Amino acid sequence: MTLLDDRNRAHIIAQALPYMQRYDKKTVVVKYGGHAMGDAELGRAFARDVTLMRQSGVHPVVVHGGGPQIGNMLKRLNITSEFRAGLRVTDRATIEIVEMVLAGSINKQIVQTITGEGGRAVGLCGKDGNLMIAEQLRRTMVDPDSAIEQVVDLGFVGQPAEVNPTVLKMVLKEDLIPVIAPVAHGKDGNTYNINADTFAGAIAGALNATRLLFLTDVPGVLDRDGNLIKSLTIGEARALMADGTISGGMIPKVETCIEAVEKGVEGVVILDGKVAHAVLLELFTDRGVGTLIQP
Ligand SMILES: Nc1ncnc2c1ncn2[C@@H]1O[C@H](COP(=O)(O)OP(=O)(O)O)[C@@H](O)[C@H]1O
Ligand SMILES: CC(=O)N[C@@H](CCC(=O)OP(=O)(O)O)C(=O)O
Repeated sequence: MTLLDDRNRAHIIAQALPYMQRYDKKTVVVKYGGHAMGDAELGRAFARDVTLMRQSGVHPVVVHGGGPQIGNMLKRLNITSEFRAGLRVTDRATIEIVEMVLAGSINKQIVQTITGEGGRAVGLCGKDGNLMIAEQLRRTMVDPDSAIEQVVDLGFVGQPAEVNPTVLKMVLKEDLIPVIAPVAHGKDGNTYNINADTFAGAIAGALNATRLLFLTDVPGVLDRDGNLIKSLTIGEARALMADGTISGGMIPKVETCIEAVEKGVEGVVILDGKVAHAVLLELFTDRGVGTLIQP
């Protein structure tokens, strides 16, 4: 380590101060996507970022996904799975696996990794403390052949009906880091699989979060040529969904961003979770990364 390296490090730490002050005691919801989770080293870097955020006075709330991990488990069990408009069609057998993978193994793995970095994390899902009540998602689509609008049956796919953030506020007050799996029950007694992006947006709205960050496996929203779009207005984002530039798993992400911006969440960003310390770079440095969605 040379003196120059030390000076650079000191400079970077000093640069973070105004950002730490800006986000002091503010809530930042981080959606940690299943595609960003693959690598153990990156997982530790993420856990370290979240721990550092908490240490510096920010209130991070982690909402995680796990789509690829659910897919792997379903494959091992020979259960076929299909996506429509970025959402997994979820039958009775699938919802059991979804809950097991999300609220069981992935949730506890993230809690363990944050704990390993010296943070104090608590794992929750929508069912805990009635945090979220879900209802069945009713989605309609226009059939391309008949041009008639039809209801798409997605099974036990839910959408947030109510968010009761009391349990989350208690956890945050105790300086703990909540890590939340996107599974919730409905008033009908069923368990629902909620897209993790949608879930994160509802939590950010209920907590009046200052920022909502989506960590995924691409640098942000890409144009038709694969180039990063650094910022998008709500109107531009809607146009890109309508013309098919934004498709698949990016649809629920962008829809959630639009809703969050409309509800007044200040900084909604989609960024590459495969870049080590993506959260710190976004939050605590001058280098904005990813796609910022604006009013
Ligand atoms: N315009 C676009 N820009 C970037 N990614 C897109 C776009 N349209 C579709 N995608 C797809 O969306 C994926 C991210 O969504 P998803 O797979 O659900 O990730 P996550 O697990 O992080 O939620 C990308 O890997 C990419 O394949
Ligand atoms: C309804 C629906 O599609 N639910 C998702 C929940 C997990 C998720 O959203 O994970 P990512 O963030 O990694 O995509 C699923 O079953 O895959």
